[in-house]
Amino acid sequence: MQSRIFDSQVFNMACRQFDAAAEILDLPMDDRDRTKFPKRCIAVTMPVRMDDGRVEVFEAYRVQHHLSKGPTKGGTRFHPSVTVGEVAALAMWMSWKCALVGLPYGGAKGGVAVDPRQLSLAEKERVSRRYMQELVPFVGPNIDVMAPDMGTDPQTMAWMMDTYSNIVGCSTPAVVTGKPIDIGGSEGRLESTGRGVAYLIKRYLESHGLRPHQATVNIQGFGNVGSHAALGLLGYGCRITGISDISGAIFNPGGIDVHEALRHVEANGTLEGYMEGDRLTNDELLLQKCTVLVPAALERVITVKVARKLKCRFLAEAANGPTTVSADAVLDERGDIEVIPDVLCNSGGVICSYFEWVQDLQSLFWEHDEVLRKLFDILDKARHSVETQKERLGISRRNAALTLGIERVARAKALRGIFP
Ligand SMILES: NC(=O)C1=CN([C@@H]2O[C@H](COP(=O)(O)OP(=O)(O)OC[C@H]3O[C@@H](n4cnc5c(N)ncnc54)[C@H](O)[C@@H]3O)[C@@H](O)[C@H]2O)C=CC1
Ligand SMILES: O=C(O)CCC(=O)C(=O)O
Repeated sequence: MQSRIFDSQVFNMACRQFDAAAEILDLPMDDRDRTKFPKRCIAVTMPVRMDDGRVEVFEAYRVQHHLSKGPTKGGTRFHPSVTVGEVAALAMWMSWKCALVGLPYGGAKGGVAVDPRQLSLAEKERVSRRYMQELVPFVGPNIDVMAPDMGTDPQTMAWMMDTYSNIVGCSTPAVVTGKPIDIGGSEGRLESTGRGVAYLIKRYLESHGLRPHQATVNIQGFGNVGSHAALGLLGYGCRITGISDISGAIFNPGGIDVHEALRHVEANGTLEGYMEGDRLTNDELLLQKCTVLVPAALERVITVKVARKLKCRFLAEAANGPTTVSADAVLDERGDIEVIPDVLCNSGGVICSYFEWVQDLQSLFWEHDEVLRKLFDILDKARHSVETQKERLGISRRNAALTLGIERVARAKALRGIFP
């Protein structure tokens, strides 16, 4: 089957990854399209009253990739480049990620084509509430559970949860995760994606005979994931030599003062004007020598051209889909860079979201230490299964992670059969 709905570079990339994994698995032809293509796609246009009185209409989507292992789960992105194809690719990756780490979910993703930096707080609240209002018939604690992604945060989740709860008539915290702790959020969720990225990097450094304090790290994207990865790695003793955001990059081979940089971003919104080290472009930062390079912003930033020139020992994919399929082939051919693939590397966020959902459903809440201990346990198990699969089949780490996730989804579908 050829999709006419989702056709786009990023969706085609997710499909090519799937096709390669399906070949390795020798997945029966009858199971392939059924496992690959998203089950449902909701596209809406949302009128929103702006502060100046105008009504602006935004396009928004929610794609629910598969329904065979439980409710669907995944973040909601506010970004000007959001398209239905991008959202569908992100939903596919959520499916493989959840299956890889053993969560009882199908994948989903949502997005609004809007630049959140151009919205006032009140406008952002109206966009968030309107988005949830449009999606109420299609989501719920046992149907589809949203979470934050680029451009959204705990406050956005609070507005969405409140909107859903008001419409259905009872407080329903389990309809979204990544909420503030005061209204049913989980300890540890805010930092969980970045902490998980940092933890896996530490484990991979150690398994390659390196100690964290010997490692230098450059991070593209200094939002939720990038900044918490930086703090986690700093805590392990790594030296953060480069950080960047939409305004450009800061590079300091002596080590960046991450806390000071964070204070600057909290006060000013971006790294612009932060006076430390050298200013580089985002592209230049990717090519600086370091032990670990962490893309933590957009998809498809590691292109063939970049892959050929990378000077890192590890590529830790905190972002979803940062490496194109052709760039991946270059990295395979080079063989000198250890890739920690996105579906494993950034899985800490959805693992902690699962903990939040479980706690909300039971109204029984866990301590911070317990959350992190459980998170690291799951990451260790997933890492171990990926390494075993990689060795057993003699394939790349990405294909190892994808085949594990895809096989579990395909098996669930085969077991459930076709209704009617
Ligand atoms: N928030 C979460 O729990 C999870 C997020 N992710 C992925 O991590 C990545 C980052 O997400 P968040 O940190 O949540 O988003 P965020 O909105 O908190 O931060 C995004 C960062 O990327 C920067 N950025 C945006 N456009 C850029 C560009 N063109 N060049 C360089 N930097 C740019 C922004 O300035 C900001 O620093 C995304 O790929 C997301 O899908 C993955 C798993 C979970
Ligand atoms: O926490 C979640 O439910 C989803 C996080 C997410 O969007 C992702 O892993 O890409």
